[in-house]
Amino acid sequence: MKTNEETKVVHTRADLRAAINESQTRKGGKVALVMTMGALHEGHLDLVRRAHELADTVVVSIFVNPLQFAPGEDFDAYPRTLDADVEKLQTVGSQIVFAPSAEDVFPGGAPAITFNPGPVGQILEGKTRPTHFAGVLQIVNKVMNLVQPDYALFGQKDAQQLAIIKQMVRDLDMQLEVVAVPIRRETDGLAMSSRNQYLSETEREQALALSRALETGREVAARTASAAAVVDRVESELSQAPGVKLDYVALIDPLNFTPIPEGQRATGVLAVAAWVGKTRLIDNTLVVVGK
Ligand SMILES: Nc1ncnc2c1ncn2[C@@H]1O[C@H](COP(=O)(O)OP(=O)(O)OP(=O)(O)O)[C@@H](O)[C@H]1O
Ligand SMILES: CC(C)(CO)[C@@H](O)C(=O)[O-]
Ligand code: BAL
Repeated sequence: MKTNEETKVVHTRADLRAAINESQTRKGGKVALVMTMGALHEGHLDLVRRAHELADTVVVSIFVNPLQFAPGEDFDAYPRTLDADVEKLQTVGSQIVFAPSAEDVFPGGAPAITFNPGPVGQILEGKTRPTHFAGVLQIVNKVMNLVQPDYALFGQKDAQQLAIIKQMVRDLDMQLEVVAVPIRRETDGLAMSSRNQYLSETEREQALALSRALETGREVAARTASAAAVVDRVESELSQAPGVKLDYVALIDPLNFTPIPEGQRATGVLAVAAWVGKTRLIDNTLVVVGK
């Protein structure tokens, strides 16, 4: 176990439990969990700041989970920057950082008991990444069981992940509260993401098409009661954006990800995914369709 001033970095399940017990004995109170894959940015730090508002002990996990990457995706290339991450975390408070190896989390390799993310897991992100959400639920369950938090915080940027995790917590009566944290953006509107690091200067400029198209979608939504018209307009804008290869545009109910009703006033998540060069980015915003 390595103590780095205030933030304690642990690498094994046993050291994690010891650190949580020690913190609980000293401070009592609630425990909050923020799960990440590292390469931390201000979006992640917002989750950690919110966790400190809710709880006395904050655990941040940093683990690039192999089970949520399909062959050919960017598991090997994904940035691993533990020392820099710990430095950033120290600026927002004192937390327990759990940075395990794959062997420690999944001794013996991929587990035999697996998760089915249900119908929401099959569409949008789940259509393009068919094994993704099962892998996410596997690690989310594992780390929730290890930490036993009162709160687990997730970003609204991964809106579909958030909806599926909320459903799992409801369906399995897991004894914790899932807390959603708003999307943190760069000043020009690009949603912060660890994968933004992959973008060249030109691609970084081209990537702005996503947040701009969402803004167009919000404007169109204020003028029409047709969800289809909003989606068409955003699709058309992104299909013409230089350097952008569109995956999907969807306007769905934030809780169950079913399409919002056509021709009525309704609030939905307008979600997009696209490749900019080789980098796959996602973004979304809440929109109110109809006046
Ligand atoms: N810009 C953001 N604003 C708010 N929360 C975010 C943001 N980016 C990531 N998060 C949240 O942080 C948590 C960890 O996400 P992750 O480590 O995958 O970061 P990421 O930046 O989304 O990386 P990736 O490029 O892999 O999508 C998730 O709950 C995610 O929704
Ligand atoms: C929740 C998570 C940390 C599980 O690996 C990951 O899917 C992410 O970073 O959003
Ligand atoms: N934030 C989602 C993690 C992933 O794309 O694998």
